[in-house]
Amino acid sequence: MAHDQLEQRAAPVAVGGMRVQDVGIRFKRNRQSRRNFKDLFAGKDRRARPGEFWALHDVSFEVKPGESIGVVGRNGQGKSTLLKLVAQVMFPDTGRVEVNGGVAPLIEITGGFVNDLTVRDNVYLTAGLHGMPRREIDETFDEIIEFAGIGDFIDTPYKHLSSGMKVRIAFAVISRLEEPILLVDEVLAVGDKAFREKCFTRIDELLAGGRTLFLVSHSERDLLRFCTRGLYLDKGALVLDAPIQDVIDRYNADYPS
Ligand SMILES: Nc1ncnc2c1ncn2[C@@H]1O[C@H](COP(=O)(O)OP(=O)(O)OP(=O)(O)O)[C@@H](O)[C@H]1O
Repeated sequence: MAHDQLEQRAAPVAVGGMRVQDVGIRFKRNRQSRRNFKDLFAGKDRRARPGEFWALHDVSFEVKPGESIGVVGRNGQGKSTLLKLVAQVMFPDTGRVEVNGGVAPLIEITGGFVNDLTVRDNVYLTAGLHGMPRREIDETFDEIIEFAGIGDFIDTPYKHLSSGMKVRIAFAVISRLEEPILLVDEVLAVGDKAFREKCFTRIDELLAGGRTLFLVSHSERDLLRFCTRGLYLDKGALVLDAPIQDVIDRYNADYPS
């Protein structure tokens, strides 16, 4: 059957769900190697040009609303890139990513925060961009700051916060958003033990409320605590999509510590 016909037959993606189909993304190894004039007319082909490599290739999976998915793999295998595609801050070179519903992304330490703005302005900006009305931000502002435990730094430029404080305020805001999908990269590893526990309780609450979760982690304990399903990426390929315990077992068998 033709690809177009298959696409027409695919069921619509439910709110909080997604469909990732034959996705590939290609990066340059070396920023110096610019695309040449001929490349501009070459269109999207499936070959990596010299100096380029596929950070993800032929990745396909579907997610139902409310699933909690752990993304597993060694350093540099495409986990963060996959989350960026789901967050739609990056677009694939091949295939397509369909996400139904907003995404609250706690990916990379800045979490989309603007360095030169104060903590207060960042809270208003991020929450506002995700559709939270100003009145609601006013009402939740103190609670967000209290959760982050950074009351003395409200008017400090974000860039002057410590790494741990940046994660605290980013998590406090992102986890208050009403988006159906939550993405959590390894950033939480930066937080201290007490704060991590607070975050984990919040994630439990969000999951109980039916959120869809993607969690990138190297901690078996955290993966088993939150996730039912695992995606194992190796060399940019989705090697296994299975229950989380099976994915962890396979990863440990491939790369014993
Ligand atoms: N914007 C970019 N430009 C060029 N290469 C990139 C870019 N982003 C990521 N890469 C490369 O793509 C590959 C996959 O990176 P990614 O950050 O997705 O890996 P990861 O599995 O999340 O790794 P880690 O566990 O170390 O966080 C790596 O080789 C990385 O260097």
